[in-house]
Amino acid sequence: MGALTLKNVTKAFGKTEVIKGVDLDVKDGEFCVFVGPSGCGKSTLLRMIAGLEDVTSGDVEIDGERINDLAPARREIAMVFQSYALYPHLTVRDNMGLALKQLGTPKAQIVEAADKAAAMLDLGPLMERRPSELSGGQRQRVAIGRAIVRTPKLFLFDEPLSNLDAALRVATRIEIARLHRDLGATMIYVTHDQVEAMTLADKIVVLRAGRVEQVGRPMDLYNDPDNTFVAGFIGSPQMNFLKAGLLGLSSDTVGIRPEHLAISATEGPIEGSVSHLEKLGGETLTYVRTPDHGLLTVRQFGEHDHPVDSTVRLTPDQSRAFHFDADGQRLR
Ligand SMILES: Nc1ncnc2c1ncn2[C@@H]1O[C@H](COP(=O)(O)OP(=O)(O)OP(=O)(O)O)[C@@H](O)[C@H]1O
Repeated sequence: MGALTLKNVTKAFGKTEVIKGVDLDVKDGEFCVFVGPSGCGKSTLLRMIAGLEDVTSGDVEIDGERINDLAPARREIAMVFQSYALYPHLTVRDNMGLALKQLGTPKAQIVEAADKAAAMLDLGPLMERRPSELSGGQRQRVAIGRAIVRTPKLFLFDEPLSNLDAALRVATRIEIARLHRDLGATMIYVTHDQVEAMTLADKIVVLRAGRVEQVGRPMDLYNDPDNTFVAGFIGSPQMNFLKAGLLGLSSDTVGIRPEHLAISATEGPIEGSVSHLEKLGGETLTYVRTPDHGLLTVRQFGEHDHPVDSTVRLTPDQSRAFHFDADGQRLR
């Protein structure tokens, strides 16, 4: 079991409150991702769950038990850091087994647990090496293996893929998703990468300046955002925000995703000029500068040519538009 509940949790550093009352329920076995811009409090919240930061007020509960005052080592939580945090003088095997050794677990049991985790992560051939003899991706797999060996109630990940190159990030992301399926464990994962959030999460928590903006399943946040912040944060490239009044609409702001903006040389209510074109192979992104709505992004499937500086016209798909009031709240 590993259900997590946060009840009106706050955190102040001196007089500065950086977590401003967070309520959250993470079910046993759920993969929950904290996303938000730099400085919104993702890591602080994770560190409070781990016990690495004190909670200023509110309750942190695991399986209904308040753990605010429980030492980190007694929380049955394993954390995987961006920086791996492996012991350089220990072999992979000893790094993975260390926590169990410190608990006085019999040696044969430690070997068995480490071998099992190594098999899950394809680390078998590397068990006798030291961290300096491993690539970054292999080191991160060892750090994940070390977490698995402890069979914790909660796995906490703090931007674990940030130090990896693009291809390895994708491979390790898929690995973590598979591990979650195989282990059925509760995982809390911090990232500022919304693609990681969309692909890994059962539940995404969007944070902004120490508050929760919205909690939901990835596609629910994508299809049904509560406000312009969530609408702009979830989805890449970002949603376009247009001035509703200039389109003859009564809301304040109209949100249109790049794939719901049609582009043509001659037809459409919005005029602009092509400022930049990105051909990504499978899709084309065209950035159009408009006098009324600023820079808008158009996404088209396949390869398209819109010469830079040429005049184009855009048509929003009204059936896919999101409407927001002057405070950025969604009008439904
Ligand atoms: N030890 C500390 N003392 C004072 N302020 C802190 C401390 N740790 C974090 N903060 C502040 O708390 C806020 C939240 O920081 P936190 O590291 O949780 O953000 P984050 O969302 O994880 O950001 P990033 O994505 O950049 O890692 C920031 O404004 C930060 O400056």
